[in-house]
Amino acid sequence: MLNVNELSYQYQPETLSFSFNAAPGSITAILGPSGAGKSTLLSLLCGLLPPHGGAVTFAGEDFTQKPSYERPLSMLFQEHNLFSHLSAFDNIALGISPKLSLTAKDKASVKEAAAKVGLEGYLNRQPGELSGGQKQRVALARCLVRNRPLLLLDEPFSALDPSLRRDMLLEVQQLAKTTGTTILMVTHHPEDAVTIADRVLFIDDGKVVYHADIEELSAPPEVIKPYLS
Ligand SMILES: Nc1ncnc2c1ncn2[C@@H]1O[C@H](COP(=O)(O)OP(=O)(O)OP(=O)(O)O)[C@@H](O)[C@H]1O
Repeated sequence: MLNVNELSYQYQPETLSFSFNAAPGSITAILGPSGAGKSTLLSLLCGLLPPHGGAVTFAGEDFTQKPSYERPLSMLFQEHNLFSHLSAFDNIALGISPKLSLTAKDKASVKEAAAKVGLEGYLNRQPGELSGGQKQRVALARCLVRNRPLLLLDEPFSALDPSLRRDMLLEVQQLAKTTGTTILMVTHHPEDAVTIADRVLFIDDGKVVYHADIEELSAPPEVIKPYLS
């Protein structure tokens, strides 16, 4: 279980503070207007911003003060996920070994992850030789090989065409189902939430305003209607 308890950050004069839970293997879509605090929440969880208060635990372990690399998670951003001087293969392999010292088994894992995201034929290319969608698939493959129990996604597929976006979402769903990875996904598209999420977290004005089962989106309560239009 991921437990986020009054995890807070202050941008003068605003204070943002978040509390919610996410069950193991669940997918939570995070929705909310621009400036609501969605990216700040993910930055606090992955250790890019130091919280001013509160706590976050995963499977009972508190990682509020841990450095990013010791947290039980992977993070996929909207862009700038790759090193431009490294091949797609090496960019994926960094998820296993930051020094790129790989065993034969590690190399096989890289190829397996690349195959899952449909990139077998592109492993020798550098990011500059890949399309936006292919770059995001490389970044997702790196998350797959890292094999961490928590995956944070910050609108990673927004720039992809609808059919590719759906394929990537289904790959993420498969990951949650087969490995029990707990997934939080920021998105501006309620339909992405409906495609794969179990729960929806609505954020506005620096706090959680509603936490619902995905089924509730088919007959949304008044409080969340403004966020769905
Ligand atoms: N570096 C910063 N300095 C001051 N205020 C900031 C900074 N970064 C974000 N904010 C403010 O914090 C609030 C939350 O921003 P955040 O980027 O988390 O929102 P968001 O929900 O991810 O927005 P979007 O959907 O537009 O990406 C906003 O009011 C924003 O102006």
